[in-house]
Amino acid sequence: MTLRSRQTPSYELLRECNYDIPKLKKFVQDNENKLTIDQQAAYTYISENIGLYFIDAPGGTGKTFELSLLLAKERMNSRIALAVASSGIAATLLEGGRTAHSVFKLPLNLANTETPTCNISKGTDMAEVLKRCSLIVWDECTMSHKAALEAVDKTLQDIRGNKKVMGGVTFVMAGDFRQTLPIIERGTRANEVQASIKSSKLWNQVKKKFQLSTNMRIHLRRDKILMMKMMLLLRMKLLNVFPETSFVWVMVRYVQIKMVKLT
Ligand SMILES: Nc1ncnc2c1ncn2[C@@H]1O[C@H](COP(=O)(O)OP(=O)(O)OP(=O)(O)O)[C@@H](O)[C@H]1O
Repeated sequence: MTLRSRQTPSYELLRECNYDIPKLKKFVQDNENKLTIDQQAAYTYISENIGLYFIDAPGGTGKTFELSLLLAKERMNSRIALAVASSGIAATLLEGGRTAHSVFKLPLNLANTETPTCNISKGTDMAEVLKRCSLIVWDECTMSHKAALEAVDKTLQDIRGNKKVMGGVTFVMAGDFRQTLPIIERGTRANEVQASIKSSKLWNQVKKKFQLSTNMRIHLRRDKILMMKMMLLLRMKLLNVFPETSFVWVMVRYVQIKMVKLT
């Protein structure tokens, strides 16, 4: 997607095309061969096939690493790749990342809007970017309301004039359902599950679901087994950490059974 076809490229287009290509090439070259088997499977398939994908990645399994490589590979070939995330913090971890609400102009009160739509009209600068892009990655997608995803699908189909899912663009959702689901004010757990992207009609249209399972933070450290056990206990809410003493209490069914010294 070159800029030549538009006489005065918009700020939005310039921003998405203004990457340092030699730097991206070096990043891809240096890191492609570091991918784990799980990461490689997702990376190769997604790079070669258009579709809607989900990467199930518990914390530390290299989701940001994988998404960054996918974005860099697309951008180094002068194609437009958009990086969005459900939260501002997650957005800052991806090069050129912005929140999904900001990029797709989503309504704020998604849960109470009957058929939410993105506030992007055809012919606008953002519509031009969405029309030309070839890859969209959405990190922490599991935190977003399914209505957001459905609104984006409708908008992309409309703007790109393509009735395929997500208007025929490669769309990668990444996240972890074991972490925070969409927040529903005064809602129950069931309401949250009902609002999650897994309950969306689009979930059945996900072409492939990938699973990243190697915790890279642990893998890159020496004290693998202890850390792995602790992460599991932490996730199960069976562990308390007291950083000031560097001691942890391991709790089983709310009974303190063991104290472990962190070395
Ligand atoms: N294949 C890999 N080779 C070398 N380092 C890797 C690899 N995958 C991930 N890492 C490194 O492991 C660490 C954790 O990876 P990353 O931040 O991508 O995980 P994450 O799944 O996004 O975690 P979180 O959800 O907690 O943010 C980072 O320092 C990253 O650079």
